[in-house]
Amino acid sequence: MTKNATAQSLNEQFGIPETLRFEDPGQGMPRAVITADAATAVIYLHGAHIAEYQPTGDKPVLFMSPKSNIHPDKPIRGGIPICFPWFGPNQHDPTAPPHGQARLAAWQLTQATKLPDQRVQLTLTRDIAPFRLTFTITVGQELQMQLRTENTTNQPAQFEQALHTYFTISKIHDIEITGLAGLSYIDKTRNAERLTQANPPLRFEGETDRVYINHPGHCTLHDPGYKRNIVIEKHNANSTIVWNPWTDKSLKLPDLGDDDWPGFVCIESGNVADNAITLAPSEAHEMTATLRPQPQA
Ligand SMILES: O=P(O)(O)OC[C@H]1O[C@@H](O)[C@H](O)[C@@H](O)[C@@H]1O
Repeated sequence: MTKNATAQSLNEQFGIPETLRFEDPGQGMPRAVITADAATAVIYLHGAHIAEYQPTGDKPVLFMSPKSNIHPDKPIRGGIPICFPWFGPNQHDPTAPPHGQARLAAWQLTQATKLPDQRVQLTLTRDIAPFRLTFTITVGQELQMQLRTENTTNQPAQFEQALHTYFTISKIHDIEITGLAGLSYIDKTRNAERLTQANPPLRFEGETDRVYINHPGHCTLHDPGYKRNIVIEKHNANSTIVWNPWTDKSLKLPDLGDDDWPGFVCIESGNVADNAITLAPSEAHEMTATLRPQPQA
């Protein structure tokens, strides 16, 4: 598959009747439209970006900004951008794109399968020197993601990574997140001050931009308005990032509506800051994250 795959060539090579088709909403940015028994999903090859995921009979899980750019040179605002090989601004080059090149790159689809249990699985790859990335997405009652990173050189190489998941929520003031109590975090709204979260659960009263480090465990988003919990289970991911821009920051983001911020929260699984990964020559690392929506009891 070439980098310039079209919706037509993708349909010819990977289409699965009534289950997987490809379309191009414009700008030469083909996307996969998945209709599995248990869920639907939309995935752009640009950035290997999951834009939509909705279990059958449930509300959408992901927020997508109606003002998002859909352009080969721009990141998509919403869904699940992949941050790689750095997180946030580049430490050495302020002109480098924030959150790295992976979300700006054209990925290649290498495999699309309907599994015996009816889930649908796509695999996308992309080289971002010195790394080879392989992203495997499995769409069913849960959304499973695995990001494999291989060091293709004969030198050690370091990276950061995050699956920057935008969850759609009923209202930011009403949700809470459990699973983060007692953890250290870097507060990016306070000059990267290091603090400890004392009181479980996390609730939101203003701009929130926290990098929880040394958190190999899971966390849960509780949304009473949507009567839904979403368990975020991860492996080989020692950081959790929580972000909501609130009012003033939203005004500075042209690809986000001024009034969209109460309707989403980002809970990101990754390895950033103290948890950056160094790979030996030819070594590989696999991070997985699973989003598991559940009705509230
Ligand atoms: O606007 P971007 O580059 O998509 O980043 C959005 C946010 O992403 C979060 O992950 C960061 O912690 C925030 O600092 C950042 O503002």
